[in-house]
Amino acid sequence: MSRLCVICKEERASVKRPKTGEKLCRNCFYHIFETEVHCTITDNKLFKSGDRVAIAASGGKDSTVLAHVMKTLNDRYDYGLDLFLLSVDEGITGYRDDSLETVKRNQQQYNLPLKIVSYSELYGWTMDEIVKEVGLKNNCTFCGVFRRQALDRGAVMLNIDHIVTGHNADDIAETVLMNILRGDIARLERCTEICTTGDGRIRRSKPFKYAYEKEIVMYAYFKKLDYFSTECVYSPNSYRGHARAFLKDLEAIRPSAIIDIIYSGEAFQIKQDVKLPTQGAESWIAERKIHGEMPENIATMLHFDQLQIEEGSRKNESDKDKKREEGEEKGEKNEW
Ligand SMILES: Nc1ncnc2c1ncn2[C@@H]1O[C@H](COP(=O)(O)OP(=O)(O)OP(=O)(O)O)[C@@H](O)[C@H]1O
Repeated sequence: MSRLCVICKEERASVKRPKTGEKLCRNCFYHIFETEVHCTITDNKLFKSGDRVAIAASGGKDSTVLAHVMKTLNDRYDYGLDLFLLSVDEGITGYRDDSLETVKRNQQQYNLPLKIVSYSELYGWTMDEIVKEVGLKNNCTFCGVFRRQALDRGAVMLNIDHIVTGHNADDIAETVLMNILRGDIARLERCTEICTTGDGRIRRSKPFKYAYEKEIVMYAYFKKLDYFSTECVYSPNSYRGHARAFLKDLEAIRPSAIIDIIYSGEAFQIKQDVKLPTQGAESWIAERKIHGEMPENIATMLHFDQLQIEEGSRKNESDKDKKREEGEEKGEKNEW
């Protein structure tokens, strides 16, 4: 006789939960997955009713599931959020052009407004052109800095309060491991934070901080979500690849290793007398210029961009302060 789901004890169990090994029916798996994300959101008070929230949508599995789950929870628990899809077109032929087609279909499927910002429109460059100019060395890091700023720029255009990304528990545990292996104390301290306020003061958070990648894939697969699953055509970050392989080995032996590494990362405290390297995009740009890895015009653009984001965001902040005061007068203070 087949085994029953350990939660409802009625349906036949058809899923073994990667995080806990529990045998569940599909509906209970969906429900527990969504409820854990809901608890992450409410325990950390990520949102307030009325927030304009942009889901950073790449068309990949994580952000597609994130869009689906954010919409589901917003409706189910009446968070009162205005949801948007925000995508960055890095200009990578054969990769991003295809994944953006998926995001456009998601826009229809989830009925959410979509904004696409592109490197070519914001910077006058595409990643294809940058790789031609500076090669494949460090191109992922370049792209990451550009993308972060592009998301901030798009968020300013939409008057967004909060950006959510699809970073999951595996991504965070990997980052903790990488920072330990590199002795990168400054990043180690920050990398487990669920919510940060970027240079432009727009909040940025990771509702999937405790969601396992395997469960995200399972959720997408069983729900038949429409997502794009090809790797970037430019070389992946190989050091992260080693940390990922190590983490997968640990997970195979003991699935709780992923959450345990995150907990360890959260518990680190940096001693007062530890010297931290200078942080932020500007020092990163300055370093690259010294080493001749970044053409002067790209560095200048990034710097200008930073200033514009701060300026745009300051304007948004003062508009929002006004709205917040009005809202508070009306008693609208729900926090999620
Ligand atoms: N081009 C993009 N436009 C908008 N958001 C992006 C883009 N690329 C990445 N992101 C955001 O950053 C998160 C982490 O990106 P990463 O490149 O590590 O991809 P990933 O782990 O494969 O995620 P996904 O499966 O969503 O692509 C994504 O989940 C998404 O929220």
